[in-house]
Amino acid sequence: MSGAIRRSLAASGSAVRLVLRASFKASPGLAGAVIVVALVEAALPVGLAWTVRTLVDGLTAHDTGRIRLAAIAMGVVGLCWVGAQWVSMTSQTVLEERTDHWLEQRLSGLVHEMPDLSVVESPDFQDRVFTLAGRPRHLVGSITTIIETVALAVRFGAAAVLLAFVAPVLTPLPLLVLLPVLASMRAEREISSMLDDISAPMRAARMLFLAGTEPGPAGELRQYGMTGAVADRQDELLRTADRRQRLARLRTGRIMTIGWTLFAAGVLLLLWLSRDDPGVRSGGVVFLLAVLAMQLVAQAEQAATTFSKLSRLSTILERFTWLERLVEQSGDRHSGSATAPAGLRHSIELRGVTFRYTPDGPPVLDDVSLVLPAGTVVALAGHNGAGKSTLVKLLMGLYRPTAGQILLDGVDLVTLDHHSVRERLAAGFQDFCRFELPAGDTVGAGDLPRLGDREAAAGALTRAGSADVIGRLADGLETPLGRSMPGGALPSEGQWQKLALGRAMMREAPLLRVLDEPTASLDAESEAALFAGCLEVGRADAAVNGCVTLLVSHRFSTVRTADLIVTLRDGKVAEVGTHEDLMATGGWYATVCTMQAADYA
Ligand SMILES: Nc1ncnc2c1ncn2[C@@H]1O[C@H](COP(=O)(O)OP(=O)(O)OP(=O)(O)O)[C@@H](O)[C@H]1O
Repeated sequence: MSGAIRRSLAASGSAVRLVLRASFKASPGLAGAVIVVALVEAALPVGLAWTVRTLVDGLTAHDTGRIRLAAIAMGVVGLCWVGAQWVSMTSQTVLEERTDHWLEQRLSGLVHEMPDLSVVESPDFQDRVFTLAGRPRHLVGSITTIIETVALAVRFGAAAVLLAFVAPVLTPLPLLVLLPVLASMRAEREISSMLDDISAPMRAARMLFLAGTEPGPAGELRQYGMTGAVADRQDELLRTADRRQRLARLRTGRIMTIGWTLFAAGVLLLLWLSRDDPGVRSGGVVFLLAVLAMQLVAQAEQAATTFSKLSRLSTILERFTWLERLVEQSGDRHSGSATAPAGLRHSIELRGVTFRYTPDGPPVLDDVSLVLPAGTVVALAGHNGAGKSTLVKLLMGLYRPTAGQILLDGVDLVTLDHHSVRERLAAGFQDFCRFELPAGDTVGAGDLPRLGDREAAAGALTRAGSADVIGRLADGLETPLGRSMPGGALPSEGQWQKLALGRAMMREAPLLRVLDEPTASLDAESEAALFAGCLEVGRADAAVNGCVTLLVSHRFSTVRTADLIVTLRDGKVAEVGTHEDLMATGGWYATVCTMQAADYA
């Protein structure tokens, strides 16, 4: 057996295990019942062949006893057949639906459980999840496929035993079915490698389609007259995918033709070899062979289809297993068992932290050592691409350092349970999320146990200097937001940002509150209110538990009010000190600060 076929069979084996696990998790009773009924159903064709033989032999020998026995057996087989079909049809459909649901939920659960954001952001991960998304639908019928496979094996085994008794020379006949089956498995491997091949162009085409339909990019594409070019590129990508698909289908067609030709040749050869076998002379045996031969051809076709479905299933499930393993490994790497402390006494420290997005990529942060003292407001500045947002995400535990450590009061972040750490952090991200929910929930999501607490949401917006946003919504905090909500209001960019800032203020006295470029979409008045609010909250929280407030900003009128200013340059710490310290050294900070002050003057 070739290595490829062996791998195919091994993959099918793990697919069977995973589907059985999914089916039994989804509905143990139904899964058990479906399997038992399917096995009974599988044995029935052989029972039928035997009753036909008994009937014909009874008729030839004028043996009333045998004819009566055959008639009763035929009635029993028929009844069992109808009963088994009815039970399997109704219960299989319900089981398939439940299994499908279980797998869909598992898939989204796995993607959301992945703690390492740098993995989720990687194109390889996105390509693989893209080929998986929506595929659980393809798994509908997966349990049926497996049952059919087992049933076929039972049928072929029983047919071989029967033939061994009545016409030994024909015993290998059922084995010939392996030829189209192996061909179909080979063909399926072609299809699955083609699916891998087309996932990148298909994902790119999908992104171009979305770019043309989503409000922001759609406007820009029209403005620059790029819609034609985008449509052409999308067309080119789809054609590439289509070409690869057609070539793969041609190859699979060729493989299947070879499999079926060999099968037909094998059947003819065996029949020719059995022409003088005394075992095939009785009328009953000729009928039995005719029934078996008809069943064999039908079942060979079914077996080829079933095994090709099984191979397809194994490709999809192999990705599930890959994702499960990745999440498990990433979870292990990310999470210790100790609970995060409620407060900080000394500092949050980065010690020799280096970070690369990909193992062979350049370091985005290079040997960064930095102490953020407990109870301070720290400002982080630097030119575009210096690594500020990356550093923020490392501090939030969303990425893991490639080298070095992040310490909370001297305790390495990796030794702490990441769920407990996240519960003690608050953040307003640069690429904030527009949660399309009632406005109160959009803010309340910043502290899930208080999601529906409107008083807390209103307080958080006030602390963020953003209370005015609610006055502009028809139903205040109850106003549904976004296109996906019926009658949803459409907040402006700045209003969305204010809601996100309110979210960042929901948790009281976290260990670290990060505000990454929180004013990009705000007007000057709102910006001033926000910073005043942030400083007040930062200092109040600092007094409670030593919370560190980290503010990333390009606006130095605000940065200057921080207790400590850090500037980054090309992934390294360039300057650290108070506004006065940095102005005195006359470095990059002093230059930009003076320039901005002159612009405002
Ligand atoms: N998910 C990612 N995968 C690969 N590279 C990334 C990713 N995110 C950021 N980078 C790269 O890391 C570098 C630092 O990016 P980062 O967003 O941290 O900079 P920044 O200082 O926050 O910039 P800005 O002021 O423009 O927001 C950039 O060169 C960027 O291209």
